[in-house]
Formats: sequence, C-alpha cells, structure tokens
Amino acid sequence: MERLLVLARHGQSDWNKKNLFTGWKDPELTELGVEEAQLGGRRLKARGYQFDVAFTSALTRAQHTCRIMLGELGQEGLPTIADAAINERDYGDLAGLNKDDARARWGEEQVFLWRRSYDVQPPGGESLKDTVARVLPYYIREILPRVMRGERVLVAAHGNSLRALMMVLDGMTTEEVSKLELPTGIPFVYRLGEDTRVISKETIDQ
Ligand SMILES: O=C(O)[C@@H](CO)OP(=O)(O)O
Repeated sequence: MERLLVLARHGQSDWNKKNLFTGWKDPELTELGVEEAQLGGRRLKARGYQFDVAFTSALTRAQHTCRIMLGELGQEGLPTIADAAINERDYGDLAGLNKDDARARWGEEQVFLWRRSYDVQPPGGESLKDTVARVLPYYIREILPRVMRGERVLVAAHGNSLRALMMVLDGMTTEEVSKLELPTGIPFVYRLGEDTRVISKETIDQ
C-alpha cells in the first residue's frame, strides 16, 4: 500500500516580498506567489499525483496555495481541512518588522537566533521547539492516521511549521534544522513505511 504525504510551503506572500516578519499575520500571495503555487501543482500533476484529502493552515496564503495546487491537479473540490495547528510560527512582537531593520537594531546574531535556532523564542512568540510541540501532536492525531490508511495527503503550510515537521520526519538534529530553508511553492513528496518512518523524500522542483 502506498503511504503518500506531500508537503508544500505557500508561494511568495506580500510580506515575504517586503521582507517583513510575518508569523500569524495574514498577507495574501503576490503574483509571483500565485505562479509558484501553479507551477508546484502542475509539476505534481505532470508526475501523476492525485490526493484524497488536503490539510492547510488557518492563514490565507497557505489556503490560497492549497486551492491553486488542487486546481492545477483538477481536484478543486477535494475535502480540505484548515487548522491553526499548522499555522506559521508565531513571531510575536517581531511580526510586521522589516528583517534588515531588525538586524540593524538587534544585530545579525540575535536575529539569526530568533529566526533559525531551535529553542530561542522571539519576544512574545514561538521558538521552533514550541512550533514542533504544536505541529507534531496534530500531525500524529490528524494527518498520520490518514496516510497510514492509504489516503494520499497534501499539506500546504508554512516555512517554519513545515521545518518543525520535517525535523521530526527527517530525523534532523537542532543544528541541521537551523540550516534548513524551505523554498516557496515547492512540493516535497514523502513515502512512509509500515512503521510510520520515512522511506523516501523527493523534492519536486522541476
Ligand atoms: O516571516 C515569517 O513568518 C517567516 C517565513 O516567511 O520568516 P523566517 O524566514 O524568518 O522564518
């Protein structure tokens, strides 16, 4: 039996383009972001992928990406579950600030720790560790059982909520995950074994 899980970060958002910390704020996709989502969907379609259910976050950019990808796959009406459990990491007080301005104000190293360390929380926000603690139980409770039943699952979510999930799926160390950068709109195809572990991972970038 096939156990298929496809993870995709949303296409470029307006605040990605403007270089602003976004977190739980809710900007739309840019024109480029729409095109990235279309391309991701088309590439999945070209490889013959189809899905039984989709998961997305409570945020517009991920939901829109999900809809666009399903449209390209000819699966517009697919049952889609939207849940804040897979929202972006909450950036707290940094949300809305420019990332270069933040580096000028607090220094390169501090901003790196807020953005890419495992357990340093941005002021008033979530560390990646906190994000793992939010995303992983949802994955285990809602997503994994469907994959294990043979449902083909698409997840359209966010840079850090997916880094949190991939850290666990790929068995990365905190050091390794600090270097993981997820491209926008690119699907990652996972196949799981009977024991729920990852058998293979493929990046669909062409
Ligand atoms: O601003 C954000 O919410 C995220 C993703 O765009 O940024 P970062 O690259 O710092 O994790």
